[in-house]
Amino acid sequence: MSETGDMGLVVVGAAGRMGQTLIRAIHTIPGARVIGAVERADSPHLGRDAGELAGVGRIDVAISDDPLPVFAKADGVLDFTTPASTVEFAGYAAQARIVHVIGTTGCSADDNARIAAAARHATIVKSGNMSLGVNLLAVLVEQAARALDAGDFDIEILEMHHKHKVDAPSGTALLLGEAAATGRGIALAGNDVRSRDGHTGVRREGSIGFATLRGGSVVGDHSIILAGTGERITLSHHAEDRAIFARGAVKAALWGRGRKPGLYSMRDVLGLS
Ligand SMILES: NC(=O)C1=CN([C@@H]2O[C@H](COP(=O)(O)OP(=O)(O)OC[C@H]3O[C@@H](n4cnc5c(N)ncnc54)[C@H](OP(=O)(O)O)[C@@H]3O)[C@@H](O)[C@H]2O)C=CC1
Ligand SMILES: O=C(O)C1=N[C@H](C(=O)O)C[C@H](O)C1
Repeated sequence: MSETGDMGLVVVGAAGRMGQTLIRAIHTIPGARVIGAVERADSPHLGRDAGELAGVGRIDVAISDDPLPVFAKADGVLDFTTPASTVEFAGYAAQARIVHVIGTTGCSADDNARIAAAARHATIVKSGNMSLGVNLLAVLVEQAARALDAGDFDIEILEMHHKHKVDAPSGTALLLGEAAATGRGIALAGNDVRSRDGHTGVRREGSIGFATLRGGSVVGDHSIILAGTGERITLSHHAEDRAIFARGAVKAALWGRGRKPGLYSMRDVLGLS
């Protein structure tokens, strides 16, 4: 805990796009404070002040490559890094029995199993999208999928992100796919169509299709298309600024403080479950 009673937060991946956005967000949110910043051992940013790097001025937190001592004095960790590092950080958060907010996407089933195991001791909030808008959209998608029969409406999910993104479909697209599958009363696994190429045959009734676009600086666009015969419904979200994810992540950390260990979602945090 920080000396002020504020929630002391560590930002891992502090020099990344989300890492810097998180440091700027924490700077403006009452009740939270950056007390640690972590980057990889070979990062050119080690030793730099995390606030100066993020553009908010000196905060007297030097970027370190050693998570253990930093986690030991923290109340929570904000993690938008890579699946392998997130699994490692989940183990450290469990040892320290603190809150771990995970925004990292592209985790495998094995990664998710390890994160779930860590949630026996850490309070973990994990979501493919931390924004209020997308989590509300997921509720609407679930309702629409439930209301519209698979025989009448086909569900397709289209996403576009910046050219630096490394995983596909996006975590958000998968979250929305899960919501659609829940609405339809089916599992997403086995009913998802991740790509199409060549002679695909006709569309399988009840499947949920994904299409991925990458380019430029797009922060994150998602559309869910419910396509019927003679009509089409499109539900969309457009992220204009990464600050929406960062504010959601800080909200999740504050919500998790003092809560019993477990694996929670942003829907839990936002009361949308
Ligand atoms: N859930 C949500 O709301 C959102 C999720 N995301 C997800 O967050 C993740 C990060 O995105 P983004 O910020 O754009 O990516 P960046 O590549 O800009 O940032 C990731 C940062 O983590 C660092 N890093 C990698 N491994 C480690 C490690 N072991 N220890 C410490 N730091 C490490 C990277 O360092 P280096 O560059 O040296 O490898 C980099 O600085 C992605 O999975 C993305 O999909 C993004 C936005 C919103
Ligand atoms: O990599 C990103 O940038 C984003 N990743 C998340 C995702 O995979 O859905 C959230 C957001 O769309 C931005």
